[in-house]
Amino acid sequence: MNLTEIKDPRFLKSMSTEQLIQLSADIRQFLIEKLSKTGGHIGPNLGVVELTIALHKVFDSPKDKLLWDVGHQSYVHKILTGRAGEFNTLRQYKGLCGFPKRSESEHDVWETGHSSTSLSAAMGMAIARDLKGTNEYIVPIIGDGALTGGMALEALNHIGHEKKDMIVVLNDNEMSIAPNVGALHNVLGRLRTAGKYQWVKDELEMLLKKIPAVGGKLAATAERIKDSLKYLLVSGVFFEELGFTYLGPVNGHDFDDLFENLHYAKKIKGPVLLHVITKKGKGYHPAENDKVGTWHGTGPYKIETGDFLKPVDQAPSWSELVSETVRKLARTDSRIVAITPAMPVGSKLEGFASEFPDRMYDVGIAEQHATTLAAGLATQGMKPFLAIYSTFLQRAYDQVVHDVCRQNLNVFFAIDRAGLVGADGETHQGVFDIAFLRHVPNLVLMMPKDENEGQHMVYTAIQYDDGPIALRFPRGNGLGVKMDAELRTIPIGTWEVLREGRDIAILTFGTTIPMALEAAEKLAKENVSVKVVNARFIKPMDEAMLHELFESNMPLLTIEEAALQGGFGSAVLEFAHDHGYHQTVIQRMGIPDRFIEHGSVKELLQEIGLTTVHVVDRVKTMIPRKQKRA
Ligand SMILES: Cc1ncc(C[n+]2csc(CCOP(=O)(O)OP(=O)(O)O)c2C)c(N)n1
Ligand SMILES: CC(=O)[C@@H](O)[C@H](O)COP(=O)(O)O
Ligand SMILES: [Mg+2]
Repeated sequence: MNLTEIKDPRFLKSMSTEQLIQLSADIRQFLIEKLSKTGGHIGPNLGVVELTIALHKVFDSPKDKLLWDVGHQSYVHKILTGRAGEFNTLRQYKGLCGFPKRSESEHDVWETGHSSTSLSAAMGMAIARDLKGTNEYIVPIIGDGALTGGMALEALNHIGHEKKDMIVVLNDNEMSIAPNVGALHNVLGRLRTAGKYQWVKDELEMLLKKIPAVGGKLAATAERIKDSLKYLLVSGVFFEELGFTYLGPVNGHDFDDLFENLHYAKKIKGPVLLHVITKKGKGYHPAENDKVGTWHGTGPYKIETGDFLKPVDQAPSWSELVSETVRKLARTDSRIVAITPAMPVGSKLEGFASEFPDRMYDVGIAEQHATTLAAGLATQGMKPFLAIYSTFLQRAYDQVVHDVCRQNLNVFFAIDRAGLVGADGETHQGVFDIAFLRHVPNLVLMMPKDENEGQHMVYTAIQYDDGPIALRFPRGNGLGVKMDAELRTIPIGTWEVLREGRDIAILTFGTTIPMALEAAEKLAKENVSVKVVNARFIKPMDEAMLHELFESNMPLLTIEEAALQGGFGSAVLEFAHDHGYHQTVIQRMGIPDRFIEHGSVKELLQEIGLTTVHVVDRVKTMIPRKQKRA
C-alpha cells in the first residue's frame, strides 16, 4: 500500500484483519526505511504498529481523543492521519515534528515530549466532556516507563476516585529507554504472566451465580476460590483497587485480541486500564533484540547491518566525559553516588554502573524523587552526582529549591543537554535552566568552555563541600582539545580572559565561546579590539572582574545559548544597575522569548541570530565607526 495516499484513518473501518496485517508490514517497512535516513525513535514506533492501527479502527479520531504519552511513539499515528508523505523531513528544520503537534493535525489532540502527562490531560478532557454533555471516548496511551512518572500516579489516583469514563491503554514492552525499573514494573511483570484476569473473574462470577443458592460450605468455598483467584492474579487487583476495571494482558500484535478487548472496554462504565503487551522494535532484528536501549532513539543507520552512520573520530561525548570523570573520582571517593531518572544510556552511566553497581541508582522517570533522594543522601555526608537533562530538571524545580538549596546540601547536578538539542525540538531544548536556577540562593552554576575545563569543573564540583553545585554542558561531543593529565579545582566565581581588547568586551561561556573568539578575530581585521571573557561561573559571577570591566567604560555584550529572559545577560544588567554603572552600554544576545522548534542546532542558531556574523554585526552597532588605520 502507498502510505502517502492515506489522508484519514477512516479507511481502516472497512479493512479486514488480513488487510490490516499487510498494512502493518507496509508500515514497518516504511518506518525502517525512512528512519534509516532521518533517524528517530524507531524502537518505540515499531512496537505500536498494530496497536495504533487497532485504536484508529475502533475509535473515531479526532472526535474520540487519542493521547500519546511522551509522544515519541506517534509516528504510526502520523502515518494513519495523512502525514506519511512528510517523513523525509522528520525532526528536521521546518519539517515533521517527532512528537504530536496540534498545529500539524486535528488528530494530535495533546502535545507531549515530556513523559507522564497524558493521564492528567485525559482527565481534564473527560471532565470537560461530561460538563459539556458530549460522549466522545478519551483514550490516553501510556508506556510502562511513563507510568513510573509521578504525574501518572497522581492522575491514576484522581481518575480512579472520580470514576470518569476513560480507557487508559498501557503499552507495556518492559522497556523504558533502558529496561524499565521499579516495583510497579514488577507488578506489571506479574500481570504479563498471569493471564486474562477480567475474563476469568467474570466467568467465575457467572459460574458462582449458576450454583443453586446454597448456604454454608459451597458458597464459602466459592468465595475462597474467588479470593484465591484474585490472590493469584494479584496485580490485576492493583489497578482495580485504584478504581479501574483492569483488562488484560492483551497481545498488542494480535488484531483479534486487540479488537475483542477494545470493544469490550468501550462497553465498560468508569475508568478502564487495558494492559497491552508489545515488543519494542518489533519487526527489525537489531531493534527487536535491543537489551539496553540503543534503538530507542537513533541517528541514521545501515538497514542491512544495523550499523549507525556516525561521523568518524569524534571527540568523546560531553556525557561520557562527565560520567567517566566522576567514575574515576569514585574509585577514591566512596561518598559519590550516581543517580539518573531513567537516562542511564543518554547520560553514559553504563561504565559507572558496572564498576559501582551499589552506588548507581536509576529511579525511573522520576526527576522529583531523584532530586530529593540526592538531598537525603547529602544529609548523610554522601556526594550525590545527579545526572539529569536540563529539560527534565524542569520537573524538579521545587525539589531543587525546597529540598536541596534551602538546606544548602552538597548535591552535584550534572545538567546534560544544556542549550539547544536540535531534533527533539521545543519540548527538549535545554535553554531555561539558567533562568530557573540563577535566582535560587546557595546554588553554584557553571559551564565549561571545552572538555578540558569540563573535567576540572567535575573535579571542582566533587571537591566542593559548601552546598549545591551545578555543571551545565551541551548535548553532543566536545571540541577535541588536549586534556590535562592532572585534575585541578577552579576557584568558584572566577572568570577567565581569553582575549584582551580595548573597544568592547564580550562576556560568554560554553558553546558560544568559539563564536565570540571568531568574531573577535574578524573584527580585529577591521581595527576593532574585542576583549573576550569566559564567564564560566554564571553564579556566582566574578564581581571583581565585572567592576573592572564597568570601570573601563567599554560597552559590554553578553552572549548565551540560553533564554535571555532571566538569563546570564539579565544578571549582568542587574549587577550594573545595583552598582550604579548607568553609563555603560550593555547588550545581550541569546534565545528569544519564544519556544524553539526542531531542526539542526546550526539551523536554529542561524534562525535565532546566534552566529559569528550576527556577533560581528552586533558589535559594530555598539561601537562608533572606527577610521581604518592608514
Ligand atoms: C519527564 C521525562 N523524563 C525523561 C524522558 C526521556 N524519555 C523519553 S522516552 C522514555 C522512556 C519511555 O518509556 P515508555 O513510556 O515505556 O515508552 P516506550 O519507549 O517503551 O514505548 C524516557 C525516559 C522524558 N521524555 N520525559
Ligand atoms: C523522547 C525522549 O525524551 C528521549 O528519547 C530523548 O529524545 C532522548 O534525548 P537524547 O537523544 O538527547 O538522549
Ligand atoms: Mg516501555
